[in-house]
Amino acid sequence: MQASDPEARSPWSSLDGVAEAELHPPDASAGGPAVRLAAAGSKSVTNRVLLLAAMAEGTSVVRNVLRSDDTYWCIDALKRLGVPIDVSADAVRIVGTGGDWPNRSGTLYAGAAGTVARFLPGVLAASERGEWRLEGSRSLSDRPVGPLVEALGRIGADIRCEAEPGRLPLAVSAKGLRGGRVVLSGGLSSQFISGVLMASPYAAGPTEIVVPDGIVQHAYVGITVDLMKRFGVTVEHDERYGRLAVKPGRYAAQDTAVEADASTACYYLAFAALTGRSVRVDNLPPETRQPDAGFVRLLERMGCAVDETGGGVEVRGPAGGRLRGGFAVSMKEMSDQTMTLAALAPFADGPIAIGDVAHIRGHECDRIAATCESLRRLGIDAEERRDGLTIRPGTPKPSGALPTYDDHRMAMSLALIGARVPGVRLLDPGCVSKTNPPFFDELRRLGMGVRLTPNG
Ligand SMILES: O=C(O)C1=C[C@@H](OP(=O)(O)O)[C@@H](O)[C@H](O)C1
Ligand SMILES: C=C(OP(=O)(O)O)C(=O)O
Repeated sequence: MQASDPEARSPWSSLDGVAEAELHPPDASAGGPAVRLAAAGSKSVTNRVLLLAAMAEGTSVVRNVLRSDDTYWCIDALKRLGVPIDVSADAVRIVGTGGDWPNRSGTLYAGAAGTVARFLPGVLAASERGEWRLEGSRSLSDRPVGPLVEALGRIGADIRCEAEPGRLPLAVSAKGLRGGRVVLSGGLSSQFISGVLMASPYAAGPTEIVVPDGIVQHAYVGITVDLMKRFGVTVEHDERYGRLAVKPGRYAAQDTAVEADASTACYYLAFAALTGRSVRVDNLPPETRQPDAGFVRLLERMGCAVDETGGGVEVRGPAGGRLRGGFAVSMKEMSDQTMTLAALAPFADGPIAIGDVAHIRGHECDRIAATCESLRRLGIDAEERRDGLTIRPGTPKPSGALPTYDDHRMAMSLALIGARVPGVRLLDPGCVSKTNPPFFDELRRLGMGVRLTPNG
């Protein structure tokens, strides 16, 4: 089981020194107007924009930047590279250095952020000179980077896995990229493709990426392509990103705002589903490309009413939180919500079989195994398969504090069970800070009881 890694908690984390959270359902009766919330900025958009702005020519101003561990470590890495960055209450101002980093050597730290580990190596290798070491947290050092390192090598990068093949830490010896054709599997992580893409305009010649096998969560590649375009670089591609082509170019500084994080919004909308209440996330643009926005379709299928008018998303759960089950679903395209669905599933009226998510065994923890283990600890029947799990209806019975596997989404999903069952206890609740430090405050705003126990 993944032990937590205190070093990866940043100054933007919350719940420092909190050992345990105990959760209780809201006591006021359901009904009444929707509770309205705003989700913080998207992790995926924040870290892409920060890196593109740092590589750009000119000064970018970025508003609604997410303040969480993952984005803190991205900013920290850029500062260690000597990029002038000013973080103020309402914006982050970045003076782009055109892909040449003022500090030509040093150690960079990615925390537990997959986005930093998979996007930074290409960005570093694309510069003309420099020697850096890229390290990550304990959990990040267990996650794969091999296909990315190999693909970047094909277009001229000199990157070495220092300890174990295919794992952090990496040693990057920058001497520019030449471009060329690379064949890269999309079966393990979409982030490898995004990582090659973001660096490729800075190669000497055109770069072509061929993905022969389909991409898990292909929408994240779409987010990368869109943001590169916003920063002035066009990517040619087919509809499912089986082939992508980038010509040499330069990013141009932008004044831009980060959209709300759809993955974060899902926890609050799932709370509505479980409690028969109504929750409105005011700032989630219905036209977003973030795949987790599609989770509301699943909530609809389970009996929720969904309203996407007025620039936000509102979900009302069915009376008494009686959700519909009895279906099988592929979560390949929005696999970060696998655990959220698993938290709803015991309260459905039939089994729910989740498939096509073998790749989430390589996320912050082995999320298939961890979810089955956690549900079973609560007395719920969860059957584990290689690429998914099946959950049967039941009443969760908390009988001890649950591990959270140093995984923000395990913690946030398990906490939701506390919206229906009193006394769900979570160890190391602070792991939510990877993407969502105010999570437990928001649960309180939704009416849940949250009791925090300090260490010792
Ligand atoms: O590119 C991104 O911002 C992300 C891609 C996805 O990862 P994988 O493609 O590795 O599954 C997703 O799970 C992660 O939370 C964010
Ligand atoms: C898989 C996730 O994160 P990362 O960006 O570290 O890959 C996640 O947020 O669920």
